[in-house]
Amino acid sequence: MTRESFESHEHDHTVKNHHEHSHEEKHGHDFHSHSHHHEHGHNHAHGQAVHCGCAASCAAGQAALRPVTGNWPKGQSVFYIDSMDCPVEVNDIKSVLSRIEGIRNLDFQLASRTLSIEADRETVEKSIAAIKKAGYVPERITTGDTETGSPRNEERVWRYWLALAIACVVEILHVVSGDIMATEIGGMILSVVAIWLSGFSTYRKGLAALLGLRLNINALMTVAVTGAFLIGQWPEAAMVMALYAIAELIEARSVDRARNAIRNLLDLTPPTAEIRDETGTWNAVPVKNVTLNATIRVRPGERIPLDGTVTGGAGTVDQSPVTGESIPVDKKPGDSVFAGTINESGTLEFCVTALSDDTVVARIIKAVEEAQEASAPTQRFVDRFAAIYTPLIFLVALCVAVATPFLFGWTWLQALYKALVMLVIACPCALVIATPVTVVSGLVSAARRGILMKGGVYLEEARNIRVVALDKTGTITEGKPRLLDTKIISENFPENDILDWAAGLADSSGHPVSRAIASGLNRTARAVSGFTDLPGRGVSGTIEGHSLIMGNHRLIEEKGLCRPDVHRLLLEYEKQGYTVTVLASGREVLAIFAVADTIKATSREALAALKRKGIMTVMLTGDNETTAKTIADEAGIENVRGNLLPAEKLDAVRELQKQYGKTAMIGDGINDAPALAHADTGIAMGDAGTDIAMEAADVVIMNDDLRRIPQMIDLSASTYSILWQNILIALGIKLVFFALALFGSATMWMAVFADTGASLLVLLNGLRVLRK
Ligand SMILES: Nc1ncnc2c1ncn2[C@@H]1O[C@H](COP(=O)(O)OP(=O)(O)OP(=O)(O)O)[C@@H](O)[C@H]1O
Ligand SMILES: [Zn+2]
Repeated sequence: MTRESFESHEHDHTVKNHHEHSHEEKHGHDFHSHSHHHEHGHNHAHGQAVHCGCAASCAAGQAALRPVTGNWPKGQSVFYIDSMDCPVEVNDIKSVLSRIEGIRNLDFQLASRTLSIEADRETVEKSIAAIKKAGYVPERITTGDTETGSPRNEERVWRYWLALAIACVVEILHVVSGDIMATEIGGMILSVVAIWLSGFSTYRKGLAALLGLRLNINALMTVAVTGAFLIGQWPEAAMVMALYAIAELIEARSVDRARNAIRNLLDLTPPTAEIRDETGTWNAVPVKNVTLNATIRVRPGERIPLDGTVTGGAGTVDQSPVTGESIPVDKKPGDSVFAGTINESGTLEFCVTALSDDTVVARIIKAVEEAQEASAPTQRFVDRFAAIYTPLIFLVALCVAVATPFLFGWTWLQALYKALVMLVIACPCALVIATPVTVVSGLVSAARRGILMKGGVYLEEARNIRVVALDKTGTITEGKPRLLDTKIISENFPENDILDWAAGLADSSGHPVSRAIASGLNRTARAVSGFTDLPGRGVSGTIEGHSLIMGNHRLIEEKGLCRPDVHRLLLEYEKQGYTVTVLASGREVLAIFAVADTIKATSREALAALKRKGIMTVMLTGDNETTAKTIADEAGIENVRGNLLPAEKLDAVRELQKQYGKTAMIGDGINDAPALAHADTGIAMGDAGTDIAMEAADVVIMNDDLRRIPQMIDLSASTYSILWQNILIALGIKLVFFALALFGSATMWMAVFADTGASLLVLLNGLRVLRK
């Protein structure tokens, strides 16, 4: 099958996935709107035609974080395919099925080794036959029963160890008894048993691959083991097969660790919740049965089972499992609590606002799972490399087998043996598995700290960020402005009226500045007619026949209402870092309201850390220049661009990209969304942020702490260096053994050790990122 057809398939798959998830978009924060609009967001490479062999490992690496229990829609036949454990095999099956007409939809879930086919019965039967012909054994399963992997794994374990034991016996027999006919034949038979026990599925898949003229690790191992056996090296053939199988198993486990690391987050939530029934008594109920708006009680030391809003009691909650912040947070009625966090002191009662599949933790997990689908650039490079590497070595091995007897006068047996050793070395395993595992570990490690990335690509690219552009309100500051000063300017109306009108207009708007004024004035608002939002400026409306505007300095300048005395007054406020809002009638300025926001305690530290990394920081804000400058100085930002309309924020990001290179944009508001979408890395605040901003962003920072940005860049750098360490380790080991095989005395099982050893080494190295 061609790449194109494969990729288009993949795309279908993603689009469909999206559809399945679309119901979530209605709920509050949507973390996993895949950024399809992004240039590099569309690589769903878990099916690229890599000839990788790493059984469960690469499969799990790339699809590791897919939900284990699939939510298959009705009308689908779901199959468990035990030996479908690698993207290459998915590709295989896809190409086989692409020749069958009438299949409406295909969906693969590698982690659970399941395939679902949407088609009529006859077509499904035909598909099963085709899959069987390709060397796989599909077993029909009922929906919801997709988690069948583990008991089979147990069975595999003892089979492989038995095979290894037999192989050892054969080896000993061979050494001890030498050329005695009876033990030779006995050894041969035992070898066959060992190979059958450990290599059955490798053989089945390998033969199918060879018949289809495909080269994968199964094919390589099949040829190598069979070849070794035929040239009389059966003890070695048995040993190699058993070692290979066991190494695969260990690899699969290592990969599972990365997968489970994210699943463990979900285990944080207790299985039952204590809810209050109509009579007021508390009962423990399975979390799954809890309904929205139920009241739950959590005692000190207990974990919070669901998301909710505190209705009674008070306490401190350790939110580190969800947001990564290490300092416990005080909770009082009205505050929100998250599933998976720990109530440290005081009994809390809260009203459930999200069910178990929809809590913030559940959505973090889904986000990481989805991030898996977009593979990182290094992954793509490795995949392409592996696709050349394997056939190349295969060719070299072939040349060695055929040409060296003539060139160097080796015996045929010698040449053949060396060629077979090379086949084992041709396995790109270590190379192919290391990358996804490292990236997953990085994503999980980030998620644990409250940094949600929508794809491995953002993790890899963060280290290249040269400029960080930040929005002011809600990003650098708390985003909770308060009305600090009110000045009546006009004497043509009673003060009471002016304040009521201001309250009326402010009350009708959702903008933080307006809200601060409304709550600061605290008056019964008068009815507004013809209310209009003036984006980037303010609002307008009519109250009691007076047509009024309320907004920033720019607005009254534009309307020609600014007077020298007002202008001076405004400047004074602006210099102090206040955001000033002016209420005006069609003819004159009526009053001035000064609102101020506090800088987040963590912002200065974060900005200083960015500066130390040599990263330029720029504030992009809709607020006026003078106010912005004052706040920027206080926070430690070098460059400021104020008075920006939303479209101008986007232009500013474009300019920065052109001038300085990779640019990250951090924001929370609707007006930041275009810039977030266009930045190389768009970062949204997850707590105060609007849904639109989170949707446009590539990364969501859960607790709005800017220190996560330098941390993310560090994590990116260390992930990247581990990625390349792994590539060099894997290639280095291969190179050494290749040379040894050709000119020295590397035996086949040394080659297997080298290969699987390299795989394990890079896996463990990749898992190190988890601990970062
Ligand atoms: N509804 C409104 N009520 C009062 N003032 C408003 C309103 N909308 C906009 N403004 C004024 O226009 C300015 C720019 O608004 P905009 O929403 O573009 O940016 P912002 O949210 O204040 O700042 P930032 O870009 O840092 O988030 C605000 O600082 C405020 O003074
Ligand atoms: Zn002015």
